[in-house]
Amino acid sequence: MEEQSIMVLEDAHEHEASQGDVFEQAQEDIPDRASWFRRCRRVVVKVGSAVLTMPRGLDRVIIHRLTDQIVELKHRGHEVIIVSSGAVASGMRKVGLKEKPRTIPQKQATAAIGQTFLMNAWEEAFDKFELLTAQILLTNEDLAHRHRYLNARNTLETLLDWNIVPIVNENDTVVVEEIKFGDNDQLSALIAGLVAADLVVILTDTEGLYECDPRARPDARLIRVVHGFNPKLTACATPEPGSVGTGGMLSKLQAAKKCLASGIPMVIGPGREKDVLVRLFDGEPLGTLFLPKRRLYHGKKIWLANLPKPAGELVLDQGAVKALQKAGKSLLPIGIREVRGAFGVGAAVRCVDEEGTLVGVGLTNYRSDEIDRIKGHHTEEIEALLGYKHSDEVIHRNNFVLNEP
Ligand SMILES: Nc1ncnc2c1ncn2[C@@H]1O[C@H](COP(=O)(O)OP(=O)(O)O)[C@@H](O)[C@H]1O
Ligand SMILES: N[C@@H](CCC(=O)OP(=O)(O)O)C(=O)O
Repeated sequence: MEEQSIMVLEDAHEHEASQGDVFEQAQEDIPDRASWFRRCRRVVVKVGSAVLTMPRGLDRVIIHRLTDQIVELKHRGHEVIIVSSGAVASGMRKVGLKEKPRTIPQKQATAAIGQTFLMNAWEEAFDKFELLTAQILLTNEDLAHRHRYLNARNTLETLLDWNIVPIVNENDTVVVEEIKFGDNDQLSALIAGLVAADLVVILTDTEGLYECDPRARPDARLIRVVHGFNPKLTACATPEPGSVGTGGMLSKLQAAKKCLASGIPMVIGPGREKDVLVRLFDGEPLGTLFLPKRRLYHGKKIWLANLPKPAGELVLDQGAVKALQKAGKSLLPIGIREVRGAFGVGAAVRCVDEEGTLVGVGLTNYRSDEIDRIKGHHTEEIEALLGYKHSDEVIHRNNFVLNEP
């Protein structure tokens, strides 16, 4: 496949996967890759089923090879959290299923069988270096609850402190559509936000992101560097995975969007390439590097930015939208037109404009029925209307994140 050295997707295609359109403008690569990667101290490495499985089941050789490299990175001072897929794929082979299970109970049972083999393989590989591993199984719902989110963070931080390698997977046993991450690409982005990682590396079975699906266009060119997320990028990728994966390249791009919105860089790289991780950290331009335009959020704001299901919605007038978007102000009752849903104090709500476009997400200082009473009023009127006043702001700017389109 032809390879294009350094590219940016400023103006991607209007029509789907039209080759060439995505290569609008060449951009400079980061000047000193080796020292740039050296500065990425905390790294989330996600390994897809496409990398970890072979026709006869789990590929223990690749797990050993990746472990050797992760240990090398640890010796160089990096902290590594692994997000490992492969439970369903390895369970499938164990029970003799030829195709991915279709029903949710079958998928859950298959994952439960495969997960023990998967962990056993990682454990055995790290044991060579007398390093312990720890299994972390999560659902989207776990990270949506602030307390559970903080518990997950405390566990991960403690494991890293103890020099134990956390190995994360989606908790397939209890996962149903509503509480699903979608796939482990999304989970990696959320884990990266959770632990304030410096980099996410997604290892898969292609070189990186091509300008269009290389299965359909074998002459597609590899994109080396992407500066900031451009929604048009998604037309490069299809959601169809390989025979064992989930979500395909599209889910990796959605993960890139999440990472970049939190200010975290991401690489999509070839998991089966010899010494891929070590070579990447040595500065070789492998895969596709996504660079954020700026460092955006920390702590609570990262959690808010990635929240899957806010509790309600506030419709804002134009003045309030402008105050939030342009001036970075807090949300006052005067700018609220409508309250949707029933929620309590401290709930996370979506703020939309009158056309329904998402402006951002924030934590409210008042209950929904209280906001309904004070909406459209001046802050001086709050006390008379409610009989008490918590604060002037319905949402304080410290508890609000703007939507990055
Ligand atoms: N633009 C693209 N560039 C690279 N790969 C693509 C693109 N569009 C679709 N793909 C496909 O995405 C697949 C990887 O996704 P998936 O099977 O979900 O892997 P994993 O198990 O690693 O998550 C590749 O095998 C590739 O054929
Ligand atoms: N939790 C599933 C992985 C789902 C998933 O996202 O797979 P992949 O697209 O291969 O990363 C498993 O362990 O099989």
